[in-house]
Amino acid sequence: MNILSIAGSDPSGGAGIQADLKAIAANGGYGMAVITALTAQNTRGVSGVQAIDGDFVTAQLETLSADVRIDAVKIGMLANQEIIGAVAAWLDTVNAPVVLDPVMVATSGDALLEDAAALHPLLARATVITPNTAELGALLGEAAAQDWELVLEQARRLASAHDVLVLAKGGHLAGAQCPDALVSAAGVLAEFSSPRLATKNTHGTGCTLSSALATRFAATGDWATALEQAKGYMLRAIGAADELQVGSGHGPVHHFVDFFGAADPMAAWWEDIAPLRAGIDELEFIVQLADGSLEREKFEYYLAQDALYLQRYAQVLAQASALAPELDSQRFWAKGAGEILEGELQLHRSHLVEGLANPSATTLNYVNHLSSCNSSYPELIAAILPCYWLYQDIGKRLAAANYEGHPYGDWLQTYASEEFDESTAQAIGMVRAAWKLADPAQRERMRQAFLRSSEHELAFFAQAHAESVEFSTA
Ligand SMILES: Nc1ncnc2c1ncn2[C@@H]1O[C@H](COP(=O)(O)OP(=O)(O)OP(=O)(O)O)[C@@H](O)[C@H]1O
Ligand SMILES: Cc1ncc(CO)c(N)n1
Repeated sequence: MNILSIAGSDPSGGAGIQADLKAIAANGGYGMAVITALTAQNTRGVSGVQAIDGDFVTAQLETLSADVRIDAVKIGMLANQEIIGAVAAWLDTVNAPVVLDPVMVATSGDALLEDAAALHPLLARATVITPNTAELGALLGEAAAQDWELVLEQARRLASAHDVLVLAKGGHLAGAQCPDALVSAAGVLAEFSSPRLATKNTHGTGCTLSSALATRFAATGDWATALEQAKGYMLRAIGAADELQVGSGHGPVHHFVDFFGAADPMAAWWEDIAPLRAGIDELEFIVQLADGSLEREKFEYYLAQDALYLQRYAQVLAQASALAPELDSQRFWAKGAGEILEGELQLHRSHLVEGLANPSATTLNYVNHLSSCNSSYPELIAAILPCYWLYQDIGKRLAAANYEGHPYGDWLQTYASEEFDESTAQAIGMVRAAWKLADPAQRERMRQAFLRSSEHELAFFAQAHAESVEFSTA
C-alpha cells in the first residue's frame, strides 16, 4: 500500500514527515512524503519555521500523483493558507482516503499554524480528522473540552458541520485512561481506550497515530479496525519510548518497537529461574516419579496436597479473569479456572481415597503467595505463570520417561499435550503484554511474583520427601 504524508519536517525525527514515514513503514505501508515546511526543532521545542512555496507544494503533489498510485493520504502540518489552498486544490484531483491531522501546536506548545479557521476548506475534503482536544475546540471556535463527554459532543458537531468522521482523542485529558473514539454526525462509531503510560516521551504521538491509521485503513478498508490496530501500535510505541535516548525534552516514541524493541523480558525471567528448574529436575520426587520407583504413599501425599492447592488455584485464576483488562484475557483465565475444576481435579480424585488431608505449610505458603498478589492484575498473572510454564517444561520430560504399565502413566501424560502448550504460550503472551504496559517498579514486582512462585513450585514438589530446598534467585 502506498501512503503519502503531506507534512512538515522535524529534524529530531520524532514528529512530522520523519515520524510519518517511520509509522507508515512500521505498519506495513510504503511511505512517501511531500514536504510543506521545514522546522528548526528539537525535543524541547520549535525555534524556526520555513514554509515551502504553495506552487512548489503543488509541483511535488502533481509530479507524484502523475506517476504513483496513492492508497491513502495523511496530512499534517500545513503552516499557512497558501499551502492549505494548494493541498485542497490537489485533493480535488485524487480519489484516496484522507486522514487530516489538524496540526496547530507542537507537543512542546509551539504554534505550527496561525489560524484554525484557515483549515476549514480542507475539512470537507478529508475522510477522517484527528484533532486533539485543543485543536477540536479551536476548529469549532470554542474552548478546549476538559472531559470526555464534552469532547465526544464537540466531535459530533464538527463531524456534522463538515460531513467527515472525527477521531476524538482524549490523550490530553486528565485520568488513568487515554480514550479515542471515531465519531460521525450520528454519534460514536467505535471507541478504544488504553491505559495512560507514565512517560514524558510523547513527541509526535499525533503524527504517529494518524499515519498508522491511514496505513491500517489502506490495508483493511475499515476505520474501526484500522483505529483498533493503530491504537494498539501506538500503545506499544509509547510503552517502549523510554528505551530510546533522544534529546532532553519530550523524546520520540519507539516507532519500530515491534522490530527492534528490547529483548524479551519473558526469556530473561526464564533464565532467572534456571537454578530452580535444575533443582526441580534433581529432586528425588521427580526422579522417582519419572522412573516409576516413587512410593505410592508419597505420590498420594503429593496428589492430596495438589488437590487442595488446585481448589485455591482455580479461585486465583477466576480472580485473574475478574481483573483482566479485556475480553480475550478474561476468557482465557476463566477457561483455565473451569478446566482445573472439571479436568485436573478429576484426575486427582481418581487417584485419591476420598476426604483426605489438610493443607501442609508448604501448600499454604504457595496459595497465600498467590492470594497476596490478587489486587494487581499484572502481578497476579506473573505469579500464576510458573504454574503453567514449569509444568509444561517438566511435563515434557516426564512424558518422555513414560512407559507401558508405568504406575503413574496417566499423570505423566497430563501436562504434555498440545492444548497445554498452547495455553502456556497464551499465558506467557498475556504476562508479556501486561509487562509492556507496566512502569519499572511494577515490572520488578511482577518479576518478584514470578520468582517467588517458582520457588514455591520447587518446595511443593519437594514436600513429599520433606527434602530441604535452598533458594538462590535474587
Ligand atoms: N501517556 C500516554 N499513554 C498512552 N497513550 C497516550 C499517551 N499520550 C498520548 N497517547 C495516545 O497517543 C495518541 C495521540 O494522542 P494525542 O492526543 O497526544 O495527540 P496530539 O496531541 O495530536 O499529539 P502531538 O502531541 O504529537 O501533537 C492518542 O491515541 C493518545 O491516546
Ligand atoms: C513538523 C512537525 N509536524 C507536526 C508536529 C506535531 O507534533 C511537529 N512537532 N512538527
